[in-house]
Amino acid sequence: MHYSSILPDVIKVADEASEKVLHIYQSDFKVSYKADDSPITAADTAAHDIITHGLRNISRDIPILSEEGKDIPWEERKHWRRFWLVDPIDGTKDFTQRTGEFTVNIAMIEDGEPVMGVVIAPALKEAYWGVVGEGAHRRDRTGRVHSIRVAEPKAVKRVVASKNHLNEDTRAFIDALGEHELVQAGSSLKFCRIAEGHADIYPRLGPTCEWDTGAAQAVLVAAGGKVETLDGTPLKYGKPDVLNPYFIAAGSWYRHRP
Ligand SMILES: Nc1ncnc2c1ncn2[C@@H]1O[C@H](COP(=O)(O)O)[C@@H](OP(=O)(O)O)[C@H]1O
Ligand SMILES: [Mg+2]
Repeated sequence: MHYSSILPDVIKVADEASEKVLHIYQSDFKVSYKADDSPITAADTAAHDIITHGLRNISRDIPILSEEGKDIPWEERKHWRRFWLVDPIDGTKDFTQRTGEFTVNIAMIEDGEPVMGVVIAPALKEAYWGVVGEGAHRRDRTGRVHSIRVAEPKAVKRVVASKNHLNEDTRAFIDALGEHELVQAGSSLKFCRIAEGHADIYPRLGPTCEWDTGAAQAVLVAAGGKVETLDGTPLKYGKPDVLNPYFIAAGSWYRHRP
């Protein structure tokens, strides 16, 4: 499949969802809590509906796995060679805390790897997209689009980490890097900061699900970076359990030393 040819349509779907999300963000929205205690708002479900409708128009027969969709058993998912992976809003906590650092995420997964991804931060008016093997782009708040690439390795590493999930393991990993600077970013924007060369490494020694990482991993890999688990292999998708193992996202300079 030539992903570059459908990318503009996928960006259009993500833009439509972002517009709706921003509208709700600027209103007096209510916050509810899911069974796992994570927050959810009308924006999550509205974005899910827009995205699933839009993606079905692009490709009627490619299945969709979305954080806000119904649970699809492994018995069914194991037959998927290709699927859309969607997080209608990543960083719902950032949304409810009104930090602006939340994103709309759409990825295409093929044979366990993210091959195309679109990440939009509606409140920041920033967008990122990438097709693996064909490069990555950023659209700034003025609408200008330019190509992005990871930075050359630096002596003092710029570490990007989650302010909501900066646990002990992550702190120990960061300390072991030696002299470093901390760059704060919420949601999947952490990968995008590396992809555009504004940060060098994102250690995630804590839980995430496949939909939190797929789109931004595609952007980062398309920009020359990598996302590896602690055994040094690329983070894979379409796993029986949608929970990801711990991972490190970085530029290509990174080599994991267990
Ligand atoms: N215990 C847990 N299990 C699974 N995923 C978790 C988790 N704790 C946090 N996450 C994921 O981490 C994401 C937020 O990460 P960050 O703090 O880096 O912004 C959340 O995304 P959502 O906001 O889409 O629910 C959530 O999916
Ligand atoms: Mg998420």
